[in-house]
Amino acid sequence: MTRLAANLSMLFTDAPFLDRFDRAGAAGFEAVEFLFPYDHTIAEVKARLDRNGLQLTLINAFAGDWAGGERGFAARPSKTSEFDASIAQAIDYATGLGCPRIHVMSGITKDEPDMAACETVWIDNMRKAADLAANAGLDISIEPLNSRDMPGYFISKQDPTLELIGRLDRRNVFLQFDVYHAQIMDGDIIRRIERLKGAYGHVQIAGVPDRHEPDEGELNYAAIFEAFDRAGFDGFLGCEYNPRGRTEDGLAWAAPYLPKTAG
Ligand SMILES: O=C(O)[C@@H](O)C(=O)CO
Ligand SMILES: [Mg+2]
Repeated sequence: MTRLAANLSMLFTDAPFLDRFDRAGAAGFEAVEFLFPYDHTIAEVKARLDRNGLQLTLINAFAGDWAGGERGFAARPSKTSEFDASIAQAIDYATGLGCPRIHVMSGITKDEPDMAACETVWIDNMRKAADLAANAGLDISIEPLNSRDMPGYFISKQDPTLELIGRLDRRNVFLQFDVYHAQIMDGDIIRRIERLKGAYGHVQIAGVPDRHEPDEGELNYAAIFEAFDRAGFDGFLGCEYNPRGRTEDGLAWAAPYLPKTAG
């Protein structure tokens, strides 16, 4: 069954962050995800989840100076103390907010002098994060990002990312299958959904190539939703797109999948 989560870092962004929870609840969502809740206390965020009856499916660990171009620390040898602090903080938030998984970003490595050192530190850092998360009953999510939007990011394709995840040898680490990034870098989406069954723990969606609502662009999302169903994926699909206009005005495609609005 297709279930949707609103990504509050991209949807309802005409409202302040905390008010986006109310907008998502009113629009019929039963779940949300977002990148960085850290400007707000756990209690503030929890109150908004609770008053709207929303589940939280995903947060990101702090990824550094976003406006300055930072995109995480895991593969950056000079940033291990920032990495450790970001994981401790993310585990506190995920635990306090009832969120089952944390997306840990790898970082921009194009200017790093030694790629072998990046890979080694990525493995060490991710194992450490996975073990801390496992002690808290949480999963770690790892997402390849397309190199058009995110040039120089450490991981951009699905299969090499899965190979790295395999080397971690940790049972609580999963691929974050963002269909938008995967279509740009890898393609063959339906077969990939079938083949990677069990390897992805979280899914995100958007139209391709413009990252607007899934009702436009080169992908047939009705068929993709069926493929995730057939593959037995029972998690939420994170709606991580830039709305063409006001978020609510572009939600007609989602209405059949939103239990609070579906007839
Ligand atoms: O796809 C994305 O952009 C996000 O899921 C993310 O976490 C980092 O940008
Ligand atoms: Mg994504």
